Amino acid sequence: MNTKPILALDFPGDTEVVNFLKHFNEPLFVKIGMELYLQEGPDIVRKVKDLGHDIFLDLKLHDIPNTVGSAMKGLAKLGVDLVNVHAAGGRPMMEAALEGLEAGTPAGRERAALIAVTQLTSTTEEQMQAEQKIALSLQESVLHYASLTKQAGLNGVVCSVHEAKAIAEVCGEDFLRVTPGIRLAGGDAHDQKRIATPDGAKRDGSSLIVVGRAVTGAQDPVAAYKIVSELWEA
Ligand SMILES: O=C(O)c1cc(=O)[nH]c(=O)n1[C@@H]1O[C@H](COP(=O)(O)O)[C@@H](O)[C@H]1O
Repeated sequence: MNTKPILALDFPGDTEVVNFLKHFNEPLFVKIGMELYLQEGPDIVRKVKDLGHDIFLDLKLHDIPNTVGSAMKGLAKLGVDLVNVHAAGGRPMMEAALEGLEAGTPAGRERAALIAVTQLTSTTEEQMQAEQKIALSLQESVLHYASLTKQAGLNGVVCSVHEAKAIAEVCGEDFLRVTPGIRLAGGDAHDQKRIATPDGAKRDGSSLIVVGRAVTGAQDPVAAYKIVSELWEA
């Protein structure tokens, strides 16, 4: 799989996306999340794909197994490279997602990698324990969800850099650790709680990093992307 930093296209519509992408003259690995997808629908996926970029479609599906399986079957036809669900939806839901994705992938095309969100990078241990009533440490909860995800046959998880190494030890190096919450040193954390730098992510066992506002909110996004890439690939 492409290992470039995954650039989160968290924009309100396709005009902003096209304006943003035209500054980059190389194929990128980009993420289309719910903000953009819920406005533009599947057309935005086709449009970005036609520009030659790899796509992580981040819709974080979380519903009953039948609904998620059927939704994945439809999404498989879009030809994206990476998709996700919430591990909290449970093992039967994750298995249904995988079955749907396999059933919907057109013959001769590689199926998208499927990963599950463990604990969002905007969640702290205190919040998890108080609101979700999970009586574990955050690291234990993430590791539990990672193991469940592996048992369901998925390709990996979304987690923070802080848990990536432990997941690799438990689930194996080939099990993907996709880590958002990436910031350049001294950058604003915004709503993220478990953050790390691109070089920290590399050192601490991420397989792929997801970067949004550190690049999209920069004065010079192309220069910021270059810095992130160099730190990640060093
Ligand atoms: O699944 C995700 O991509 C995701 C999971 C998670 O735990 N935390 C998280 O921030 N994300 C996404 O990663 C991106 C991070 O954006 P920035 O905080 O702007 O870098 C956003 O598009 C989030 O939706």
